[in-house]
Amino acid sequence: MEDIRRLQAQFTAERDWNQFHQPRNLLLALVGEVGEVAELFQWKGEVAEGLPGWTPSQREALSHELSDVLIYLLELAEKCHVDLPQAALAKMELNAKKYPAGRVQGSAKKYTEYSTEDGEQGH
Ligand SMILES: Nc1ccn([C@H]2C[C@H](O)[C@@H](COP(=O)(O)OP(=O)(O)OP(=O)(O)O)O2)c(=O)n1
Repeated sequence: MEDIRRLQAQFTAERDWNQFHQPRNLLLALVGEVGEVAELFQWKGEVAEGLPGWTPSQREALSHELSDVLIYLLELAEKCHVDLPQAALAKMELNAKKYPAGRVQGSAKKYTEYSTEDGEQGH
């Protein structure tokens, strides 16, 4: 992630594109790329892990669009002064506390749906 962040900062600076890469523009670019990912899944119905039946060119297109999402996400975080690699690790620790494996085993309910009888710690 550090390499991607550094290389994208270099790419942007070399083109004098920081003038366009303000947080809101980056957010819009990110959402646009998420839309391009969605377009690849559009009308296909449920898709199993590993994308069986997808052609090599569809797989390549997906890898490109997912990369665009990641690149814009990292740059957006940087321009918002969020250290995303560090923040994501900290957030994963919070997630693990919010969803203790023993308590939520096999259930996809949101934490707000667990009742006090389930041992909710209050929200
Ligand atoms: N002003 C820009 C334009 C592009 N990029 C970089 C980041 C993305 O990784 C990629 C996005 O390029 P495009 O806008 O050309 O989008 P696509 O590559 O998805 O092309 P297309 O929309 O034709 O699928 O290029 C950027 O940083 N800043």
